[in-house]
Parts: sequence; C-alpha cells; structure tokens
Amino acid sequence: MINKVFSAKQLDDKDPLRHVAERFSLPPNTVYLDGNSLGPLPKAAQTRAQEVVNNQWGTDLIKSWNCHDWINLPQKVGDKIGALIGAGKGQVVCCDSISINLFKVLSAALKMRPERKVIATTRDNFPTDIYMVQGLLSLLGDEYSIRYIDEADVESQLTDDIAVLMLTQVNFRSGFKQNMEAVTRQAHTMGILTLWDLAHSAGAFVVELDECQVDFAVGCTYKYLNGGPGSPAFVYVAKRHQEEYRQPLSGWMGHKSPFAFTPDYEAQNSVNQNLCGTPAILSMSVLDAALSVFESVTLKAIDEKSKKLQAFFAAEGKRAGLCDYMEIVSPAIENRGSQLALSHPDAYAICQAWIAEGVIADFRAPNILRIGFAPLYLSFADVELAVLKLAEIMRNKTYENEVFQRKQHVT
Ligand SMILES: Cc1ncc(COP(=O)(O)O)c(C=O)c1O
Ligand SMILES: Nc1c(O)cccc1C(=O)C[C@H](N)C(=O)O
Repeated sequence: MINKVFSAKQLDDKDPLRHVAERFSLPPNTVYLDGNSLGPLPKAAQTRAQEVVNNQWGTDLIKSWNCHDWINLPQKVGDKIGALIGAGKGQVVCCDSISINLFKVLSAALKMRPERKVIATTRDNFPTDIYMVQGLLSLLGDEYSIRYIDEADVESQLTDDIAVLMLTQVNFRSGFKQNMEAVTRQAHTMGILTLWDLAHSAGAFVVELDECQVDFAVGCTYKYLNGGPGSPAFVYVAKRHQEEYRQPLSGWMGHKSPFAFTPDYEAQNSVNQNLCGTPAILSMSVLDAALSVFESVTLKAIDEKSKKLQAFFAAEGKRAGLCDYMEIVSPAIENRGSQLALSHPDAYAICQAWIAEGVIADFRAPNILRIGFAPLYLSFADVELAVLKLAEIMRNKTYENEVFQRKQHVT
C-alpha cells in the first residue's frame, strides 16, 4: 500500500464537514483548540439570544411560557441531546449542572440497591464527580463509602458489593476513553448500576446509551455541544428505571402537577422528575438553537474527521520535531476521545505563548498542554498552523519570557 501524504489543503478540499464551520461565528486569526472546554458561538445561537430576550421575554412577557412553549423546553432540548447520544425519546432532560445531576442520580441509584453501600469510581475522575460523592456520603453516614478503582481494566475490579459505578467516559486530562459497552455489560453481570459522565463525549463521537444498556448518564452542553458558558447540563435515565427512580431534590418542576400547588410532593415517573426549580430559559433557548449545527451531520463523520485531524497533528508535529521537546501522554488514537495531552514542565507558559500567537488550547495541572479537536469548525490548515507556531515557540523558548509565566484565575 502506498502511504500518500496529503497536504492540509488537499485534506480540507475533500473534508465532507468543511461547510459546517460557516455555522459558527469565530474570531479572525484564531485557531481554536479548546472546544473541549468551551465551544464557540454558533450563529443560530447568536440570533436566538436576541429573539428570546427581545421578542419573547421583552414582548410576550409571562405569556411566553405558553406561546413560546418555554415550559416544555427542558424535554424538547433533552430529546435533541438524546439523539446525539443514542438515547430514544423521553429519557433525557436538560437541567442544572453535571454536579447537581450527579447528586440526584447517585442518591436515586443507591436507593435502588439498598443492600449495597459502595460507590466505585476512579481517582483521576474530574474532581467535581468525586466531590459530589463525598458530599453525599457526608449525609449518609459511615456505612456508605467511595471505592477508587484503576481506570485501566475497570471490569476486573468490579465486585458485587458495589451499588453504583460512576465513570467519566473520557479522562479530562489524558483523553483515555473507556469501553462503555464492555464495562456496562460486566457491571450488570454483578448487579451494579452504571452512571456515565459524558462531558467529553457528547457531540464528540458516537455514543450509544440505549444500545449499551446504560442505566444513567449526565453531561454538560458547553463543550462539544456549543451551548455557551454555563449552559444547562443533561441527565439520562433509562426508560426501564423511570418507574422506580426517586431523586431527593424534589422541587416543584419535578412534581406530577406543578401548577396544582398542592402541599405534598408527588414525583413524575419519568426523566422529568429531575427538573427541580424553574428552568434557565435564556441559556436553554440559546443551547436549543446551538444544537442546530448538528443538522445533516453524523456523529460518525465527526468521529472520523477527529481521528484524521489528530493523526495529521501527530504527523506534522513529528515532522516539526515536537517530539524532541514534549511527550505525548494520551493513549493511542483508538483509545482516546477527541483530545490530545502533551506534557512538559513549562506547559502552562507554553500554552500562554501559544495563545499569544492566536492558537487557543488549555493547560491542566500539573504539566499538561491539552489540545481539543472539534471537527465541526477545525480545518487541517488550522492544525498545520498550530503545529508551526508551537514548534517555533519550542525552538525559540519564547515561553521562558516572564509574561507567559503569570498565572491566571482560570486555566
Ligand atoms: C468530566 C467532567 N464532569 C463534570 C464537569 C463539571 O460539570 P458542572 O460544572 O456542569 O457541574 C466537567 C467540567 O467542567 C468535566 O470535565
Ligand atoms: N466549566 C468550566 C468553566 O466554567 C471554566 C473553565 C473551564 C471549565 C471546564 O469545563 C473545565 C473542563 N471540564 C475540563 O475538562 O477541564
């Protein structure tokens, strides 16, 4: 087989997703490699923001709950997200944050396994996932505990005293991706309920919640779903659990009949029970519009382009000599999500120097330069330029300049 090397232009010319970048409002002279932390602004979201503020809230006032169907927005947006994560209708609702949704689901899942007292997770999980377990355990007393398992070979560490296995599918630092299907199947042979955090999965590649028989999932919408800063999260409860599912944050929007205003709580036997207080209509409307960028695009095509972009980065990086300066700490391309982690003791300053050159990535303590590949708007020419700039920075040690060493609040 001839291993032909294609130029960035050739790859862009035959990229089936190249027209999708037009759906985003991206600043000029910027290569954005941080869509895995905060997705950029879709043009449809920009238009909807004005519409919902000026015409809906500004003109139709409280009537908008009915005439613009605000009241059903969490379910409508939930189903749209569901279509991107392999969930049939009526199993996903949009609300709150991942942290809050974890609390609800973990509490409900523990009740469904009353004889078991252990929540299993990985020590390198995103900290809020672990913190939420710690907070919940502080309410439950000493008989309950958290058990840390190694992220490699999760299946071999499962035991039948575990009530819930809470995993983030893609490790936020390294990009390591769990095999959702195999892990869920093994957990079920032991009666363990599975809870997947899809923060770095939703909108990045094919996820098949129903097909994998997942029990519960949560995820955010401000990364690959481009919903904007602080856009509301989502929660998935498999249909088969909805009758039994009882979460303790029993706010009025999860009541069977919120506008009956009765004094006693009666839970909806559906995923809607996760609605707690009034939905964040402004940000949810913006998210609803943002999801239109996925129209006529398949997750398979996104995944394929992501792998090509990552392979191109690696090939260009090798050609530019990046391996002499930095180490790749992500697993092989088939075992990781849509991101790449490079390590260097000065990763923070390198990231700042790269940003000063118009290439936005991020730093994760203690020494990771994290690069996100969001195929909807990233081109091969972008990747080529990013590598060129990084190689220059490394060769000239630009990052040693003290302006790049100054720490910011948010990295
Ligand atoms: C895996 C993972 N879980 C949870 C969060 C945080 O979720 P939230 O801020 O919506 O609670 C993040 C990032 O912010 C994350 O990467
Ligand atoms: N949610 C964030 C925020 O409000 C500010 C800065 C970053 C974030 C993030 O999403 C961090 C992200 N979960 C990560 O993987 O590091």
